[in-house]
Amino acid sequence: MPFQKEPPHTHGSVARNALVLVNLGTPDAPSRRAVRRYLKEFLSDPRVVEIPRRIWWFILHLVILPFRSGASAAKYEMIWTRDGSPLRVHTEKQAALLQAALEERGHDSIKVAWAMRYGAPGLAEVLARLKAEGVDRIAIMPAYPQYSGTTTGSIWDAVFAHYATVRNVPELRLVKHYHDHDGYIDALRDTILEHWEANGRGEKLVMSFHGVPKRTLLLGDPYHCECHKTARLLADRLRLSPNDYIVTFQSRFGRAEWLQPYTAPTVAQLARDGLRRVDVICPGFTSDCLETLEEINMEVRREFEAAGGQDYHYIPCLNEAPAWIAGMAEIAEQHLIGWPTMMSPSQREAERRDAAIGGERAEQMGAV
Ligand SMILES: C=CC1=C(C)c2cc3[nH]c(cc4nc(cc5[nH]c(cc1n2)c(C)c5CCC(=O)O)C(CCC(=O)O)=C4C)c(C)c3C=C
Ligand SMILES: [Fe+2]
Ligand SMILES: [Fe+2]
Repeated sequence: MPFQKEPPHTHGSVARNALVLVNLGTPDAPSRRAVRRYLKEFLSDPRVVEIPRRIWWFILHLVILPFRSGASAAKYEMIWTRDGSPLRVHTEKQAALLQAALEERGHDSIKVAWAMRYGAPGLAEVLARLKAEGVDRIAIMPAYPQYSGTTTGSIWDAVFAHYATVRNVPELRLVKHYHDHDGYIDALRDTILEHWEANGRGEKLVMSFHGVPKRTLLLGDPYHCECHKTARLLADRLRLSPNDYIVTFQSRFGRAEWLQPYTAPTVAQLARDGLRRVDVICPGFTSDCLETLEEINMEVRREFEAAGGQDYHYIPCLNEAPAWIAGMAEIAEQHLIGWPTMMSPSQREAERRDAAIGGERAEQMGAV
């Protein structure tokens, strides 16, 4: 198999470690065409839809893409910002803030990049760019706190597929999950407490996670368990009793059964049971996106109100909350242990000398 051309052996850059924050991806524009392109890539991933490929190809191309692209584009239009898709805007900001937080903690030779599993900037493009910059140790940190084969597993597939085309593969570390990490749970707790301080507190806290087909749980996907562990730890940290909160699953896709209870009917039932106010948070999403801003903050709100509910509070995702940036830095630090991410001035000087000598030597030997 032909491998990609290796970049010149420069030894040049000081930042030879990188951490790549990877999120799901989002369309380039809230247009039918861009959404179709994005959904096609996303829903063609066999990790995401586990239906025999030939059968799925017909359903995807003859039913889903023609009918869903326009409807989804209209939803994206409602949440689109001047800077683009919220998911992309938050991911980019988080990466910049994480870079600053790591530098503040003394990690001056770690470069923080960001990439998307589907759409742009793609993982392959970002990993190739880092290689060209001389990075030879890479930690991959998904934006998903809970592991699922459908999300984190798929990121690993893309990373391995990319490096299958590379001759000189960098050292790799994979952050599998952080559903129970204090930095994450405490950031969620702070967000909720701040919301309650400013707005008072609802009768029930709904913790809504993105769903997956129930079949994946039966086949061994730990996602359901990890969502419940996050919820239990968060409830403990907030001193909630079991009656004060409920875990639900949203964004069901297709006709098969997904993880239950489903968010929308559960919230509507709470209203019918006489609850006047609910607070809803989506702890599995670290950035606000279509699934939180449109589905939870608009659609589910409408259902709650239609069922007689009075007061619906959506609590935003962690986004750029300082406690979350600090939490991410802690998670990153724990995965970077053993890598030389801090340099003394003399090490920095030695690195520069080595780079200069190495560059000359590579030129003499005609290295590409
Ligand atoms: C088809 C099956 C799907 C599975 C399984 C799935 C798992 C899953 N997804 C997220 C996070 C996000 N999903 C988002 C959007 C989205 N998800 C699906 C389908 C599945 N997700 C679709 C078809 C869409 C597109 C939107 C639509 O047309 O309705 C998003 C938002 C993206 C954005 O641009 O804002 C996120 C984030 C997780 C965490 C997960 C499993 C654990
Ligand atoms: Fe999804
Ligand atoms: Fe949705």
